[in-house]
Order: sequence, then structure tokens, then C-alpha cells
Amino acid sequence: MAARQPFTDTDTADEAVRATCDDATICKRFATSKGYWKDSCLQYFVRNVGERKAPEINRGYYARVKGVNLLLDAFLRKTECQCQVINLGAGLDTTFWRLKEQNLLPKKFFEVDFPTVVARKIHYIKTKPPLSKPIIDMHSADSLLLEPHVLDSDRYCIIGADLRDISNLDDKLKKFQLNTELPTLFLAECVLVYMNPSQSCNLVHWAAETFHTAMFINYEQVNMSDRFGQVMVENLQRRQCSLAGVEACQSLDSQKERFLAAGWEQANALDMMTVYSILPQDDVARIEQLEFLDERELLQQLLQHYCICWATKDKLNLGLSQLAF
Ligand SMILES: C[S@@+](CC[C@H](N)C(=O)[O-])C[C@H]1O[C@@H](n2cnc3c(N)ncnc32)[C@H](O)[C@@H]1O
Repeated sequence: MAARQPFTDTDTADEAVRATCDDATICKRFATSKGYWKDSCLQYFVRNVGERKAPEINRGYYARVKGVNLLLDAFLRKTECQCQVINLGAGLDTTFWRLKEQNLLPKKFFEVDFPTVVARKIHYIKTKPPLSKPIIDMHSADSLLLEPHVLDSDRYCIIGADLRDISNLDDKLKKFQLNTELPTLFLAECVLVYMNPSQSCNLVHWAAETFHTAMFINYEQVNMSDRFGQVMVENLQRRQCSLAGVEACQSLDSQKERFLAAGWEQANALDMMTVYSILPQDDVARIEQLEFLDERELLQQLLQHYCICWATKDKLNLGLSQLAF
């Protein structure tokens, strides 16, 4: 019998990072149950609505989901869906099914996460027909590749890999027909912050050097050197989850700079309070009626500590640098 590897600090730290995907899904599930936005698939990943979340948390998730979707959909429309999407650290994200429903699927939608997270997601897909049917319907060959750590179909591919190991990531994506000539959108929602700066820098650099026409959307913490930011770091540390990449989260400038330094042509960043104020205001007015918010200041503080940064490079001159809110 093979000797069991001793349990290391890295295992504990990675386990805490993997658990963050449940937090995100649980919060999204609660917010959708209140009507902040619609998502018919989340219920298959988290059965129960769960404990009540504070209104500022729900509004924060609303701004995150709406903000990221606006940019993602703008890229898909600009490229007329003749593109790829690679969702890095996708967790239990449901964007694939939303895009299918809205007829906005790219040529191929890739997701990457740790193998154990991917195994759970594939298990849910296998056992829930509303999740598997759209994948099967769009697949032309006889059989899908459905293994514990990889799902591959014509339009959707889920790969188990560590984003800190670039050569393995590159090999696996190419094995499943990643096309480096196609315009490609990278999405990282609360992911880079869990890697140390040199690891996330390698990833962002690899993305820029591998694709000539691409966009990277990064949602994560910002303004982390003030008191509020320090408390956020301490709260996560108490759960054994360290924000190893917090250095890049000091300001909007530091967020943009990491992309420019890694070979992206252009970068923009907005804090989420600003995003919230420029989202379609009729829908914002609707969600503000859903729950009474006691302290608007708390919402403001929270949203000022998250941002969306997006970077582009555009050899095909598609006009990617004009994509904005
Ligand atoms: C906060 S969750 C966000 C999940 C998803 N992006 C969302 O917004 O719902 C962070 C995700 O990144 C993944 N992740 C973090 N570091 C990773 C790494 N080095 N390799 C692969 N996945 C990673 C975690 O497993 C987790 O699923």
C-alpha cells in the first residue's frame, strides 16, 4: 500500500481556499432567493436557501454579478460569440447555463478549479438533468468525456488543475482544444487574491503572451491597506484562509499595474461603489426596494473594498479597449 502523504500547512491553506467557493455560492443562492437577480441553476448546487445574509452583502453580490456580466456580455457581443471564455477558479459558477439560455455562448466555455472542486461540480452535473441536458443537447459526438476531474463536450469543458502550475494548465487547456488564435476572455472572480503575487503575475503574464486578442476581467478586493481592509484580512485569517495576494489589492492603480506590467495593452479599474452607481439604475431602484438597508455607510464601505479591473489586448482591432460600463 502506498504511504499516505503527511498533511501539510499547504493542504490546510488550500482546503480553506477551496471552501470559499461554497461561500460564494451560498451567498448568491440567498440573494437570488430574495429576488436580486434570477439564476435557475444555483438551486442544484446548494439545495437550501440557508441563513439570512445582511442586505449590504446581498447588494454587494448583486453589483458583483451584474458588473461582471455586463463586461462579459459586451465582449461576447463584440466578438459575435466567435471567441472562448476561460473562467479561472470558477468554483460552482453557473455562467455557462445563463449564456446558453440567453443564446450568448462562446465557441467554447472553459472552467478551471482545483480537482476536488471540479469533481464535486461534475458530480452535480451528472446527477441533475437540468444541468446536464443543455450540455448533452449541444454535443455532437456520441459520448461526452465525463471523468471525475474533467468534463469535455463541444461547448463546455471543466478542468481540474492548480492555477499556480502554468505549464500543467497550458497543457490541459490545449489538450481540450483551446484555440490560441481566437479572441479569449479570462474571468477571475475572487481568485487571484488567494495566490502569492508572483504566482498570479505568472498567470496574468501567461494569458497575455498566449493570446493576441484577449480581455481579462478580475473582480476582487481593493483598498486593503486601510483599517476596514485589515479587518477583512484578519477575519479570513481566523478561518485559516490567507489572502496571499493582498499586495496587488492596495489600490485601483496597483490592480491595473499588474496587468500592464504583464504585457496587457490597456487596463481599467473601478471600485464596486462606482460600479453600483453606474449599473442600470431602474434595476438598482428595483433591488433597493427588496430589503430595508439600515446603514448606507456600511454598504459604501464594503463596496469601496472590492473592484472590477479589466485589461485588454487587441491585435485583431476588434475595439476591445472601448468595452466599458
Ligand atoms: C471565492 S471562490 C470564487 C468562485 C467563483 N469564481 C465565484 O465567483 O463564484 C475562489 C475559487 O478559486 C479557486 N482557486 C483558488 N486558487 C486556486 C488555484 N491555485 N487553482 C485552482 N483554483 C483555485 C477556489 O478553489 C475557489 O473555487
